[in-house]
Amino acid sequence: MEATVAQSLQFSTWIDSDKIVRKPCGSFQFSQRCREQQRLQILISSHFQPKRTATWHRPVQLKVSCSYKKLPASILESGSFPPAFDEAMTLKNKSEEIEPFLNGQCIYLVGMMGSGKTTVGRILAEALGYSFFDSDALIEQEVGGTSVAEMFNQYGESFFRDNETEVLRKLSLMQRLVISTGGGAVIRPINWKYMQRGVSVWLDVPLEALARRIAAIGTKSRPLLHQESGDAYAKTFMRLSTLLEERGEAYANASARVSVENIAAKLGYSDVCNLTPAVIAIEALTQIESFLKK
Ligand SMILES: Nc1ncnc2c1ncn2[C@@H]1O[C@H](COP(=O)(O)OP(=O)(O)O)[C@@H](O)[C@H]1O
Ligand SMILES: O=C(O)C1=C[C@@H](OP(=O)(O)O)[C@@H](O)[C@H](O)C1
Repeated sequence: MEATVAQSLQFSTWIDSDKIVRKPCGSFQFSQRCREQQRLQILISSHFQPKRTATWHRPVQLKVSCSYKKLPASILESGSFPPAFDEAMTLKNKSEEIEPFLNGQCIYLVGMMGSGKTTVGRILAEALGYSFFDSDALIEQEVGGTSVAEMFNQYGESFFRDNETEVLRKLSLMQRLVISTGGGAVIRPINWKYMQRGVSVWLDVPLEALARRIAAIGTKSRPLLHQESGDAYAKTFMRLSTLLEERGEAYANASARVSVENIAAKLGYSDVCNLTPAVIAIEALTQIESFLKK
């Protein structure tokens, strides 16, 4: 789902393509990537033809201004932050290190609802010079602008799942994308066949944190969690626990796992809520690197 919180870094805001103010592609030596992204947008538009509306969103170029010298890329591995830890610079260095090994493969973020797939995914995409897509948003486009919640209500979950599989199939034919998948994408084995054409990353977030986040933003856009009344946190927590049980080990099929509990422990935080999305993105890159270098 779409992130609503302002990210701590000056990274992408996805704005309506009609309103976009294009930045010069030369910044950050991304002109080559810019051209690739333009080609990609064209390719993607030809794959995803919405039946009613076409409102593709474009990324704004990553702008990192930093006067620091190159920081060690494995800060999280060492478990300590330098005093003036610059997340943006670390992300930049780490992504530059990893990008050639990715060889254009897409990155699929999987995880429960609210695990930060969209928030972290956008940061990863900007850092790698990839395009970002939210599979739920693509499904909505495929179904002529019907929202996920309306789809569940009007046509049922299996209709939504069929469209989800079709969107993942189309995405699997592409390159240089970071994709935030829906939390339930992991339950169909066929979806793994598509996601395994790229690198999948499981954002593993404890249920308490998920329930807190979702209770704070509301459940309207997440039909599997929606309830009209009652204590939002308690109900969301219960529902999420049931879903997680049903999904069993499905998330563990991912190529790499990012445990926010592990990151918090390494950094000496007692609460995973102290972790910024950028720190989680850095850990995702570290885990992707381990997977690629296996
Ligand atoms: N690291 C984080 N710390 C605190 N809140 C976060 C973090 N990552 C995401 N959020 C918030 O949690 C909510 C769900 O995030 P989102 O990225 O939409 O998750 P998903 O795409 O996995 O459903 C949003 O309100 C988002 O701002
Ligand atoms: O977990 C799930 O089954 C779902 C998660 C949602 O996506 P997010 O994980 O982005 O909220 C969305 O695909 C749909 O409501 C079903």
